[in-house]
Amino acid sequence: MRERTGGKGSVTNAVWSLVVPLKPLALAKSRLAAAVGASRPGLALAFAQDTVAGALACASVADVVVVTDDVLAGAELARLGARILPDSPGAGLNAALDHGARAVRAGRPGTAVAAINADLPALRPPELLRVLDTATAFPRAFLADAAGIGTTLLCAGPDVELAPSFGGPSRARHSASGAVEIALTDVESVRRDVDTPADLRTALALGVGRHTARYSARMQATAYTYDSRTHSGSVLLDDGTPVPFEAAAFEAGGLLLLRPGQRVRIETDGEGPALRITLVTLQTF
Ligand SMILES: Nc1nc2c(ncn2[C@@H]2O[C@H](COP(=O)(O)OP(=O)(O)OP(=O)(O)O)[C@@H](O)[C@H]2O)c(=O)[nH]1
Ligand SMILES: C=C(OP(=O)(O)O)C(=O)O
Repeated sequence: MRERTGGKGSVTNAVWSLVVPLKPLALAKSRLAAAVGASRPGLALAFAQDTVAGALACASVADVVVVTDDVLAGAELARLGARILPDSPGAGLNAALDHGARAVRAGRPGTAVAAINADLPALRPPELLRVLDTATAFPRAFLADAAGIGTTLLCAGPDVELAPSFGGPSRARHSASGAVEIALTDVESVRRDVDTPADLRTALALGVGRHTARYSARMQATAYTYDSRTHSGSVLLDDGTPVPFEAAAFEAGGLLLLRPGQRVRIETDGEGPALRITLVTLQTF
């Protein structure tokens, strides 16, 4: 069995297979759409990458299986070391998780399996290790999300059915199904799923993985277009990607008032018609 460090120099045998469900990026993170516009699919991928990278770096994780039909996401997550499984049931989140757990156990009967959402960009391996180590004491166990409404991790010991019931207020359903709620208070990165702009601001404050951090950093640009008739425009990222924005008010060198959760600062070298843009920073969350 592979040995890996679990943070702070501890060494333990990897014992869990993690199953990660991921819907097509074009559909993912719909609750972020108003705030981040065209950036949404890219951020959904960055969240999944940081979640998978964090899980693979955890000492008690033997492997990660991502259940997805998204070709781009599959290729990027396989590059990190995940195994990719097509979402052949095509019957929603819980069916995807059951499919992944069955596939894991078809290859290694009796494996301990844990389901983890693909939207934990601040995931820290030592905190995940503490949660999984706690879960080994119970046949089934789960961790509630930061809001105390949903679930971010559901664990099933060897030969125990995963029986996932994710979606909305899943904390109560998992508890009612007999899974034991893990009560650790110092594992916030494992509870911090990102569904809304407020969730994302909290995750950023916690410290997100390199994929999400790099992605948000790309919002530095030096050019933009703005139509004062429609009060809308686009920030042109350094790679030429246009990120649309709407502006209630526009002052060169000042702060654009934009849709909730989105703002742009235009920095220039002076005033007047000949002003030169020096930096455009788009903060979309
Ligand atoms: N493979 C697969 N994954 C899914 C499916 N539905 C949701 N997921 C994943 O399950 C996790 C929680 O899903 P949701 O919260 O419903 O979707 P989301 O994209 O995270 O966010 P919203 O679109 O804002 O609801 C995320 O990792 C999703 O990508 C599905 O039908 N198949
Ligand atoms: C899928 C879940 O989260 P959400 O629906 O909020 O994304 C859940 O908490 O079970």
